Amino acid sequence: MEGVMALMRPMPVSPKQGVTSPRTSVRRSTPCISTDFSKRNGCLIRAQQLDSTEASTTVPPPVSDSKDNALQLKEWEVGKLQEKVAASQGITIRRRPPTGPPQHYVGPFEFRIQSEGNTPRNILEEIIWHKDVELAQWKERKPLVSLKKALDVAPPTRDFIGALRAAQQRTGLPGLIAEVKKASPSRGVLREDFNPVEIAKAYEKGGAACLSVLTDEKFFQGSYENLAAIRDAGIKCPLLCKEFIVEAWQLFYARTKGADAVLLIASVLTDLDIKYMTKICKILGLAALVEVHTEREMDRVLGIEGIQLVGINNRDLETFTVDISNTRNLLDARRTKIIREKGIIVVGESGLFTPADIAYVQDAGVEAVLVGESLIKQPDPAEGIAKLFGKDISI
Ligand SMILES: O=P(O)(O)OC[C@@H](O)[C@@H](O)c1c[nH]c2ccccc12
Repeated sequence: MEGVMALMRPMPVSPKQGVTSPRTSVRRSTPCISTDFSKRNGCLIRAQQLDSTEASTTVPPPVSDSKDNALQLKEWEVGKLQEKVAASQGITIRRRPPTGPPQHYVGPFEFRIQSEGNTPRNILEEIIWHKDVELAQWKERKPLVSLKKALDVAPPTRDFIGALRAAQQRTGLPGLIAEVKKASPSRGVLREDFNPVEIAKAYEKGGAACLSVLTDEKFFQGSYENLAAIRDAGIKCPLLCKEFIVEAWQLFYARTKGADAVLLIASVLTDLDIKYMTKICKILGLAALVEVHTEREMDRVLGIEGIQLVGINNRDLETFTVDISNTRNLLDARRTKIIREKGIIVVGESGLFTPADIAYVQDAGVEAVLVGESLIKQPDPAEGIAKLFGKDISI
């Protein structure tokens, strides 16, 4: 029998500190076939023999009379139901590894579960799985109650959508969301001498309506410090927190760091997630940019009440291929009619490098554009904006 030894505990200690959520324990115990409990540091630890053939996503956690296991079983069932709902909406990205995170930390030990199901299928899934682990740590450090207190002293929100509309009316060109982006998994480091505040100032000077600030550290070398520093530097452009949002906690956190808008990615979030999160955004005064890449995602999002801002990503986040004709394909006559009726602003995202690219997506119907690479690579990002639009849009 092929198998690996695994050490787990129902209430695990996270990589850096403290106790993680019971949900984490569900997935850690899912693949068990035999258990051997022992007590250590006040926590239950189980040595488990994992048979890779048993590590299927359809195997529930072992049933026992203990309260812990009953709760785990319930949570496992809820997780399965959520997966079914997501699948019925065409969402293939799994929120977390089916049999637990790839790295398990138990006291001084660290081991890797050898199960095929624990290998992410693509880069977006890898990012999402990592975000899940990251979030468990952040939430321990800053529980929601403490964020709510921080909201009282957060700087007020500015009108993100209003700024895009005003810029478009002023220039007759799509309003620009210029992205403060040091690196990406597909392109590597885009700019070595990366000073986020200086770049943000240059973007504002060059006529950007709004700014997008990457906050993901591991894959984009961004940070919330960058977001807060740009906000604190007195930049007037409203700020989009460019993050992989999977939990409402992140909306509150973004707001405490000075965000005026957040990104919600439809290939990761179910309709219910999007509805729930846009409601919270409204309460917090945040604009929500809901990002789609496929026709199906576009139709899902157009069917949700209250969406004001839809981004069409020309980059497939699963393969990283970029094709700006995606914007045109998704904006057919039927969808354009719905968009007009609902007063939605469409943002063309990614892969825009020349005035011809801007004209192409404007012609397809976008009223705003989100641009990173082509601006960040310019020695002077303000001049980069003029080059991208074929004219000075700062006046
Ligand atoms: O650098 P580009 O090709 O101009 O792309 C900018 C922006 O659209 C891209 O960074 C982006 C769009 N959606 C995302 C979601 C997550 C991270 C990044 C993104």
